[in-house]
Amino acid sequence: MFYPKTPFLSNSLLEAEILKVNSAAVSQLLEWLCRTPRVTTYRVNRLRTNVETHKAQLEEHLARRYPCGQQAPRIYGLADLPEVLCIAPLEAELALSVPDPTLKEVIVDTSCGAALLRGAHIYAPGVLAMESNTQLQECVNVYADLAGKCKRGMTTRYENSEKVYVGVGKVLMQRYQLYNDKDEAPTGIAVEMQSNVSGVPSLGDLSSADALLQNLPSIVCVRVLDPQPGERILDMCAAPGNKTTHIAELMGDQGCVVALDNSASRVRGMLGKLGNNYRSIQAHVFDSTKAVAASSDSSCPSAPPFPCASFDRILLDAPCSGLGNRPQLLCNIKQAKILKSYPNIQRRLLAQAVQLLRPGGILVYSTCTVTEAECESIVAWALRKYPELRLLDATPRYGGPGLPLPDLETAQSKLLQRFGPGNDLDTVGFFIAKFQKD
Ligand SMILES: C[S@@+](CC[C@H](N)C(=O)[O-])C[C@H]1O[C@@H](n2cnc3c(N)ncnc32)[C@H](O)[C@@H]1O
Repeated sequence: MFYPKTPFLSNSLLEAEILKVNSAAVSQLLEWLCRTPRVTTYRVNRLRTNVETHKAQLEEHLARRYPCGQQAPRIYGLADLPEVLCIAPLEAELALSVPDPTLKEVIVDTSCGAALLRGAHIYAPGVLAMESNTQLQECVNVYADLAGKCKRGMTTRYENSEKVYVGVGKVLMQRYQLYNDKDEAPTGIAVEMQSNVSGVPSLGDLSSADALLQNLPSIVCVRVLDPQPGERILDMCAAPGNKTTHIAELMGDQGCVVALDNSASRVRGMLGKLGNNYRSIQAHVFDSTKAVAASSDSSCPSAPPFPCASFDRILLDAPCSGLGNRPQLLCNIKQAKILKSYPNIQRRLLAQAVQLLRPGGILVYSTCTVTEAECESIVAWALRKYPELRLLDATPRYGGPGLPLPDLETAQSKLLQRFGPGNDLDTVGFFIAKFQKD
């Protein structure tokens, strides 16, 4: 079975940009990025429910999904992260990694294919092609179109040696429902996945107000920030708000969490999800590169821009190349200049964060990427430029240390937390640095 070994279709120019100093590690990293992290994690909102109750509800759901002696996946917690529930992968389903040649085929694009490998179902807009005469409830082989050559709505089988087999699904919508209505885009689940080759249980997204499907490093990141009740905290790049709500939950919803994002549509989406559930969160559409007020008026306004030293803790979960998202069957960044553009905005945001932090305050810088330039190099730059910053140990520790760089002492890179290949936990790629302002 064909499976990619790099998300860049061997675009060596881009591959060379990822790890310039630690270039010997790049091929292992690329192959790891293509593979699926096999554990599913939910963060329970302990303002609304307790973890044991939610675990019991999840177990009931799994017992319905895997009836009649089928082994339901195990649900377990993690030490130091009491809000987390993990769902283990299904070893038995790996046996299904060879497609049944008697089944018809459905084709999806590579980002949909990646979501399916992590347990999603296929929504109607995601079905690129379905062979004609496919019936409701029929089981189909699902493939991701790596070459990008499948024509939308094609009726015959899509023959291409680089299509990636993803798993088996059950058809819930037929071709006429998917492709015939030119005026209204179809909605809803079109193919319900039964199993996939990664072994991640195909459960769809079971997020609710009580628990959120969230990658483990994102949860660890807010634990590293360590928000306390009553504090004033800034989340500089907040939408869709997954870390913002975690901050508010750890503060017992007491204090103030200012959530900024420069995308109006993403802030609208975040406000919709927040509803009236969190008193402590105030969200604003705002460009955080301009978050420091020009005047030195010391009063603390409720809306940005803010005076210097206004916040006890700041999370800068920076816009980044997103290369840590796994599995990546095909990266959508095609040009080195795009990859190289991120450190500039990251440095500008960090410069604002340093000013907005009170002396003694805590700043966490994080990215969901794996490039040296957006991770360790930003830390080295910040330590050079702002002598008032010192690195603290980014604990609790679930990832490995940062990568070595010539301008970062070994003791400093050990304080960083990088989620990459070789860690005990198989997660998405992520990076966390924790600073204190002296
Ligand atoms: C990595 S995402 C944040 C994810 C979010 N922290 C979470 O966990 O749900 C980065 C966000 O930065 C926002 N962003 C990009 N440039 C920005 C800027 N200059 N000011 C504020 N937000 C910005 C993007 O709109 C995007 O929502």
